[in-house]
Amino acid sequence: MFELQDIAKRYGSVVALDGVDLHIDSAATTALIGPSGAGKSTVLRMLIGLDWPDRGVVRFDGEPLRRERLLEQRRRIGYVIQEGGLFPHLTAADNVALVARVLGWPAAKIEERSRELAQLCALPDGLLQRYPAELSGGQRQRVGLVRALMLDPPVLLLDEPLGALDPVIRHELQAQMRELFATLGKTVVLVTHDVAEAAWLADTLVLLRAGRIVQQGSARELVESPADPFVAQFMTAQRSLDDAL
Ligand SMILES: Nc1ncnc2c1ncn2[C@@H]1O[C@H](COP(=O)(O)OP(=O)(O)OP(=O)(O)O)[C@@H](O)[C@H]1O
Repeated sequence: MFELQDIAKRYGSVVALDGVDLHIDSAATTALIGPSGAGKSTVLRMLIGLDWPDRGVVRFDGEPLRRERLLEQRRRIGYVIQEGGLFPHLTAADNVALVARVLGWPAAKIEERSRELAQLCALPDGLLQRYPAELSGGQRQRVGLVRALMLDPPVLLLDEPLGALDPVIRHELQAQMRELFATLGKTVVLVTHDVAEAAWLADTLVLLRAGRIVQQGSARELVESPADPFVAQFMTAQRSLDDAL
């Protein structure tokens, strides 16, 4: 679905990406993991043309991303940032409906699709009438997901979709998301800091460090055959409750 070829990106003197080659399969979930500042969000932003590489090519569905075709290409991609990235002055329902209205969908169709997706994302009835400030972080996150799914894009890009949520909600949403991804058969690319979450949600993990891909493979491959000591350390760096007991 996406092909990144020799991508390099600098911000001033900071090298964000340094020769990234990446192939992202369709109808599968890929998680970008790595330390802070490794370039994960930069990769995600490049997939949707929110950032452009200094060098290299990003291909989406076989076609290079092009500024002049970006709007059309973006309609096929749902993008969710942390906490949903909702407009605070619009109700959740209006946030969800925004793009469909711009595209001239009839109100009845918008309402029906919103209801169907809210159900799919386990958002209780009535919540869509609230403003983002009246929702919990987990609910905002799900509204963001509903909004991203509205046009039924084949691709979903999720930047830290479950960051900053309490562990119970996070656990619940991880389960819901995994089921959702499996049901919908979409190409999903997500960024997370949580290795266990990446392993739970994704078929393929891509581990970045200092703007380069260190290893790509299943969680099992990264744990059992780490490409170097950094991979081994990163994959096992998180404490489990067992360590403390
Ligand atoms: N707009 C920007 N201006 C300047 N530097 C930037 C900008 N965006 C990213 N960077 C820098 O590029 C590098 C990669 O950033 P990026 O956000 O992709 O990392 P990340 O792996 O997603 O980090 P985190 O896990 O902390 O979110 C970092 O050093 C960051 O400070």
